[in-house]
Amino acid sequence: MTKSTHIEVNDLTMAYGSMVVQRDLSFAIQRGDIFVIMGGSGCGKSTLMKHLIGLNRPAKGEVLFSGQSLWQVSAEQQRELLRRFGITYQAGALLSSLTLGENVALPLQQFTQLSAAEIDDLVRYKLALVGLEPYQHFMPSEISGGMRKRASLARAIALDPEVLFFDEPSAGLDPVSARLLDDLILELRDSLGATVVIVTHELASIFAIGNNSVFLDPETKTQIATGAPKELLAHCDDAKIQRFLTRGERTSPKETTTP
Ligand SMILES: Nc1ncnc2c1ncn2[C@@H]1O[C@H](COP(=O)(O)OP(=O)(O)OP(=O)(O)O)[C@@H](O)[C@H]1O
Repeated sequence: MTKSTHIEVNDLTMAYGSMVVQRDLSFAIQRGDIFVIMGGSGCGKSTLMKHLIGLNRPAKGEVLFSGQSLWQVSAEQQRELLRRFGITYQAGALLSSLTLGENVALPLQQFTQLSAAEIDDLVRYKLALVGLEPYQHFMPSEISGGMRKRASLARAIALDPEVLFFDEPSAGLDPVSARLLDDLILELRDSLGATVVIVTHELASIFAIGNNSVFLDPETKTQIATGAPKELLAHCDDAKIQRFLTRGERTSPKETTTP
């Protein structure tokens, strides 16, 4: 697949009132990327995610999707752009009074004109993609935390999104379930042809699936690197990046010997 820019962040400043969270952010996310938003606690990762999904308005600068700003289009065009996003939040956020199947059906009922039978087929298909077809009629309280995360993923992909956003997808999962979730994210990226944006602290996930990233620094309040996490580990000589990517073991890239 040839790469083309899907999401572009230009000179973005993010603030709550007069409190600036991050400034001068500029980076590009390519179609098909698994893009990781990295940085220590409180640096503004979730805030950046909120700017990318159009929940927060930039204090300065812009976020462009396929060249369009969510804030410079009509309400109708904005709805159309937002429909192309699939979002899963930390807690999964399934509606507890509905079965898994009903949860996945919701966006299809809200945003499409499909018949009940067509929706039922799609619900079963989406649940099958995340390995949960047998659980269509279970309530969220009747399945495990990992299964709930997969179910919310099935709901996020109900409308075949172009971009999938995840805030801490593996929080609270054991390492094996976290690894399975990483595999699932890769599979879905490939089957949907989607771009994926993830906020995560999990180094294993960052290196296993991330091919592009931005690192936000809470002290200088701006990005200090962008690029493939493995490349940053191998070549970036910023001490904060090395500490973050090695859990504090290194402050400079390791000398590598060429075979
Ligand atoms: N709605 C809000 N109103 C005011 N300040 C906020 C709001 N949300 C976050 N903040 C502040 O903005 C800063 C960045 O918060 P944010 O949640 O984006 O960081 P984070 O990197 O995602 O943190 P963590 O890794 O701990 O989840 C923090 O100082 C936080 O207190």
